[in-house]
Amino acid sequence: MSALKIKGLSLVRADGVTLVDNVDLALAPGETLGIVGESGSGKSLTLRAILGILPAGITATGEIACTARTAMVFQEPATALNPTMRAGDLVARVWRRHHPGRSKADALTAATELFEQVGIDRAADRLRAWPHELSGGMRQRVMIAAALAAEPEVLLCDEPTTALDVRVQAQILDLLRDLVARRSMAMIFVSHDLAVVASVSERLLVMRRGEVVETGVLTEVLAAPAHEYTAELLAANLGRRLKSESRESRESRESSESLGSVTR
Ligand SMILES: Nc1ncnc2c1ncn2[C@@H]1O[C@H](COP(=O)(O)OP(=O)(O)OP(=O)(O)O)[C@@H](O)[C@H]1O
Repeated sequence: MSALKIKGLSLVRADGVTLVDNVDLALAPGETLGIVGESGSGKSLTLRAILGILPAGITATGEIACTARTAMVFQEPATALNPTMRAGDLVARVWRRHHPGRSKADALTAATELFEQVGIDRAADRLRAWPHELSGGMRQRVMIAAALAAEPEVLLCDEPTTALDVRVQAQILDLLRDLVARRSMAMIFVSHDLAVVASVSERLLVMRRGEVVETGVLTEVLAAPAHEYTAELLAANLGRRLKSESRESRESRESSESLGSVTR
C-alpha cells in the first residue's frame, strides 16, 4: 500500500503553459524518495500540489491519493519563520493545532521535547528565542521541529539545506536521516543537488522541464543511469566533488606546510 500515490499530475499556468507534465509517483510508508532536477524543473510545484498549496493561477489535473499525514520543511528558514513569534511558540502552536483541547503548558513541554529531538541544546532557553537570534542551522532545526509537531507520516522537504553552509548542511542531513529512521517516517526530499539528494534517499526521481525522465532505486540509477540527463547530473556532480576534494587536499597540504614552517 502507498502512503502517497500520484497519477498523471499536470500543472498548467493560466496562459496555458504546462509547468509539470504527467507526473507519476508512489511512496511507500517509511520510504525515502529524492527528487532531483535543475532549477525550474517543477520539483517545488509538485510538492505544493501534494499539500494542496499551489500558487494562485496554477491548475492541477490528475490524481493525488494521500492517506498519510504530511508536513513540509521549506528552503528558507529565515523567511518561513514568523519573525514576531518566539521559536517555542511557533512549534507549540503547530502542536496544539494537532492536539486540540490540550493546554499551552502541555504544548510548551512538547515543544521542548521536539527541540531536544532535533538537536537544539539548552532547549528550554531556546524556546524563548526570536528567529533572528538563531543561526541559519538552528532556524532550520526549529522548522523541522515545527513540522514534526504535526506528527507527519510523510515529511516533504523542499531544498531544506540549500541556504546553509556545507558543514551545517551535513548536520541537518544527518538529523533528517536519523529522524526518518527513528520515526519510521517516509520522506520526499527535493534538491537541485544530486549529492545531497543521494545522501538521504532510497529511491530517486529525476525531473527535467516538468517531466519525470527517470526513476528507480538510487544505487541502481547511479550505477547505470538510463537517461542522458541523469548521466549529465552525475558527471557534473563527480566533477564538483573532485574539485572540492582537490581543494581540500591543497588546503590541508598548505596548512601542513605552514605548520611545518612554524615548527621548523
Ligand atoms: N507562482 C507561479 N506562477 C507561475 N509560474 C510559476 C510559479 N511558481 C513556479 N512557476 C514556474 O513553474 C516552473 C516550475 O517551478 P518550480 O518552482 O516547481 O521548479 P523547481 O524545480 O522547484 O525549481 P527551483 O529549485 O528553482 O524552485 C518554473 O518554470 C517556474 O517559473
